Amino acid sequence: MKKDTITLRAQSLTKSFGAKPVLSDIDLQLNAGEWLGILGESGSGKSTLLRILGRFQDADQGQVVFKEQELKPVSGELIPGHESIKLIHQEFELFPNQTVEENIAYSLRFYDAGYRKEKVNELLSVTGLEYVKNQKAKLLSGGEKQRTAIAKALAEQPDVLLLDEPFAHLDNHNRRVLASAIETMRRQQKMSCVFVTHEAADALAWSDRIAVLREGKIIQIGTPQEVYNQPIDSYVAELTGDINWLADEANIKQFYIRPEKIKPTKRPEKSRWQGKVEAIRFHGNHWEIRCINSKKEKLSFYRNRMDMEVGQLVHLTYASKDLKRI
Ligand SMILES: Nc1ncnc2c1ncn2[C@@H]1O[C@H](COP(=O)(O)OP(=O)(O)OP(=O)(O)O)[C@@H](O)[C@H]1O
Repeated sequence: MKKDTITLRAQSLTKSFGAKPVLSDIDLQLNAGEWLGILGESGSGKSTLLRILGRFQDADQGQVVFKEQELKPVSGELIPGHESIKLIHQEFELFPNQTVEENIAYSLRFYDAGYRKEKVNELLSVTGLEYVKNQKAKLLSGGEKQRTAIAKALAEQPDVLLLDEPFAHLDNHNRRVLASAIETMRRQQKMSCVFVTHEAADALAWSDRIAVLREGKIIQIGTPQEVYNQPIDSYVAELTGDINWLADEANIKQFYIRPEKIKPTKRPEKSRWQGKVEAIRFHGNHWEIRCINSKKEKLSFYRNRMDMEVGQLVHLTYASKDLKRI
């Protein structure tokens, strides 16, 4: 990879709060136009990492390099942050007594009035906020605040957008509105983004690459397909989707397999696992069939049509390559 395509780089970042280590030896690079998802459980250090990248907090050790320039420590500075790196906090930081429109327009205050109006209208439209454009920020719902904060940040056309749980307050409809707004901006502005989430589905859908953070350490980085299909361990496998645990005959070796890799067969001689259907759950676009065998081992698989019933005997099969050993 060419060196000049790297926008933001973190080298050996380490951070503790008191005696508690929160980030250990973090190395990351963000390429121009890339979307990097940081996936981790609550308390794994995601927000702390984002605050260090956004120059709101200093690491104890290590550097953050933006376009080949090392960022200076933020401590002692009057105004934290960086003009080309925009962090959207979970608290949003809007002007509470200004309207949505005024909040967005503030980011464009150095542009002429015509361009400002045009851009504000475009952002109100793509983020679906026209209906509340005259409402004061303090009166907005959590989801509206979140979308206003993102519109405000997008107006500044940062090189790097840092998003802390971007979809956290949103229902499905607004999640789609915001997703398509960001997608449009992403195409137009070739902006890079680091976003943190504990939702595997968001990380898988939105990232060019995912970094998995566990207890302050990055344990795997790869494309969504790599992280999902070749997780480095069972922790990453469980964090990124559903898995079933299986044991060998002697109950010594443990294996896991994704539910979508398991299929029922009508030919018992092909069966690798048999049991009874214990429960059926509807998930909208598929049914989850939960089974149990005589050893009380449980296994789930998916069906895209409802053709099973509770209590039914099922023969299941799967390819050996899909069985992962820990
Ligand atoms: N200023 C602080 N002082 C002391 N401890 C802190 C501070 N900020 C964060 N921590 C601790 O550091 C750890 C990591 O916090 P952080 O907010 O980075 O995690 P997170 O992965 O973003 O969690 P969540 O998904 O719940 O927001 C937590 O245990 C938290 O309590």
